[in-house]
Amino acid sequence: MASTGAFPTPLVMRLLAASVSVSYKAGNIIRDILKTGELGIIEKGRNDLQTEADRAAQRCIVATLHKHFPKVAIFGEESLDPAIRIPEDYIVKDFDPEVLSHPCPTGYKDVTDDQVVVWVDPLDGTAEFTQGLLDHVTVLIGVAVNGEAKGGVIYQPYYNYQEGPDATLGQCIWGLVGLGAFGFQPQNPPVGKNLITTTRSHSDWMVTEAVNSCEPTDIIRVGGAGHKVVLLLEGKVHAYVFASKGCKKWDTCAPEAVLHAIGGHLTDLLGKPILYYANVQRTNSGGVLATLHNHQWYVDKIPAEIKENFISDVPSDGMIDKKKQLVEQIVCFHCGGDAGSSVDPPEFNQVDYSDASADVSELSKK
Ligand SMILES: Nc1ncnc2c1ncn2[C@@H]1O[C@H](COP(=O)(O)O)[C@@H](O)[C@H]1OP(=O)(O)O
Ligand SMILES: [Mg+2]
Ligand SMILES: [Mg+2]
Ligand SMILES: [Mg+2]
Repeated sequence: MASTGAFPTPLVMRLLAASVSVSYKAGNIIRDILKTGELGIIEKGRNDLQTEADRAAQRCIVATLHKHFPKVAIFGEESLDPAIRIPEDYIVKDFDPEVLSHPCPTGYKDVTDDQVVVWVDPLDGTAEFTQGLLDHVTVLIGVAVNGEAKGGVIYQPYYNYQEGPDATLGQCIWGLVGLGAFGFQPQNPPVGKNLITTTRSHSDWMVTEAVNSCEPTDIIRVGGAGHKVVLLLEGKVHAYVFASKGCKKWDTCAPEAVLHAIGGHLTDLLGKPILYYANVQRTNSGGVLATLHNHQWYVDKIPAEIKENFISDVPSDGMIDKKKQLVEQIVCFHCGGDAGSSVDPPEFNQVDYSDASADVSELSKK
């Protein structure tokens, strides 16, 4: 693995490099499962599906990152059966050399395991995946540092699929606040229009009302939080407005980091930051608002009657509960179970790594 001369490569850069590499593998797993035609759909709740592709991709990503970074807290969307063995080839040993070729921004050089939380959405846009709207699907791996979304990987497994059966599929976008974003062509949205994207599968009157209050010239209803932020990155829309509590931390962490890395913003509908500490509530109870430019204009356009239905992660006095910052306070399977508390959040997914015997112990050393 590359390192900066006599100094070891900082944790954040290694995490991003491993995340980029494993996102390619997760994309392969998703494509392979779709080809079998056996999606193994489970209904988790109302309008909330899980497929074998979601499950397998999460196993691959979480097992790989845990193997390399055993002391980092990792949260995946799916609750998985711990009895299911993880195939050895799901553990990706590579660290993307392109990521490692970049210098680590000064602010991350001393970041330690306990300051980092990784949020994994193994397959964002599941509803659309089951309906064959494949370009709406992304794999999202977000790296939060001290509760803020800082690094992100957005992998599009079906990028290029319109080009026919011989096309090479997939695009990996990644970014780090303070360094930039890579793997795509940044574009500004068209002048003289106000294109707004929102959900196509989780809509209600408030979602629609919030979009309408932002004076759209066109409304683009597509699936996936990752996909909608990609539309922002590529200049295809001006804003992503979602007046709903349906998105969770794993939906927004990676997209927020990548968008922020090129100067955009992703906040709740009140314009307040979304927090990503280990113990924060999983739901984005403040809704989602993302833009590349003019963020406050959109915040101001959302009517007070809509805003009052949403609750920011940041309390009105601005004081963040310090306990939320402490990764050590959770029982942490990924920390070897030595974290010393009684609460195991339900979303903290335990997986069996016992078959994942690839020797990557050298790589996890600092
Ligand atoms: N009501 C909801 N229930 C479950 N997941 C939701 C809900 N609303 C949004 N999401 C998640 O946020 C993503 C973006 O929302 P939308 O596609 O509706 O714009 C969805 O793809 C889904 O992620 P996932 O597909 O990973 O379960
Ligand atoms: Mg889901
Ligand atoms: Mg999602
Ligand atoms: Mg998902």
